[in-house]
Amino acid sequence: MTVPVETTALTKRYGDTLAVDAVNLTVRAGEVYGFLGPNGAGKTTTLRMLLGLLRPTSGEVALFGRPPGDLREVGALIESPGFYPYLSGRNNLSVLARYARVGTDRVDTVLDLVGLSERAGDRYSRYSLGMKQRLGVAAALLKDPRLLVLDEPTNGLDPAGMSDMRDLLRRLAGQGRTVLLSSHLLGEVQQICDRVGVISRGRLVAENTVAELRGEAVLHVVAEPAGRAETVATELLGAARVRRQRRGLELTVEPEKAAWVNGELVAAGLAVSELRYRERDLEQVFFELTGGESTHVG
Ligand SMILES: Nc1ncnc2c1ncn2[C@@H]1O[C@H](COP(=O)(O)OP(=O)(O)OP(=O)(O)O)[C@@H](O)[C@H]1O
Repeated sequence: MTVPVETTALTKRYGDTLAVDAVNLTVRAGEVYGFLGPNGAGKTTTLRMLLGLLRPTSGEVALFGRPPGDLREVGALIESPGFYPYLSGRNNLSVLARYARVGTDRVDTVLDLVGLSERAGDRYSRYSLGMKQRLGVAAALLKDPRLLVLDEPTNGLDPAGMSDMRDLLRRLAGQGRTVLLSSHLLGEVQQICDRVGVISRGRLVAENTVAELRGEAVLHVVAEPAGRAETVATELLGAARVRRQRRGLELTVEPEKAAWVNGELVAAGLAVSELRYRERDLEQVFFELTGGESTHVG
């Protein structure tokens, strides 16, 4: 099966600005892929190159093994499509269906898919932001694409709107579609994405499952005296695996070694008052990967 999205050393330069820097990105069939990064990291520029809306400075793009611009199996929501405010949702989609040479029977199908059937007759201008976004997704679905590319589909939505959008995207992926969405809201997309790619200052700094990105769990230990505890832990595990926290130590060590660590600390004469596992906070990971430049994490 051909890979829905693959880029090789994809690069875009605007004068002195390297907006996208040698990005190798792969989106696999059937997954929801979150393309994450702070504002200005290069997400929109990358997505525009994927769709053939912008010419790369160098590098390659292939969608289902074909060059960009061949969008037979691709639906996209990049900038809000030019919906007419005075037309209903349904009529707006009918206009787009005619442009796209898609049968108008698809209009009701996609309205149903995004949960807008009951409000399809209302004017677009009366729609909430969440409904507008869902109508945008409906437009992207008109051609019944195998790949959906969505730029910040949850941007500006309230919690209920975000939750609706998450359900919708999950449902679409459940139907065998591949979804690539960008976001600067890590907390929002981590719940629905199978994998995420993190972009920072134009560079893809990580591409992984959410679980892998979280990495190893850490063992939080409080033992007295603290200085001696740090020395003993460092002797046991090496300095790279020991971090001094405000309260106690954080040890990067496999869960099955917790009892051993505890035994060694106690044997060294330390009073251990706390010993528990803590998963790394994904927002912290994101913050570290992006050089701490974003305050907009989930
Ligand atoms: N047409 C352009 N001319 C010059 N610089 C540009 C142009 N478009 C984007 N850039 C620059 O390229 C970088 C990446 O921008 P891009 O819009 O791709 O980021 P983004 O991650 O999508 O952020 P946002 O979510 O804010 O849109 C930024 O530094 C931006 O200022």
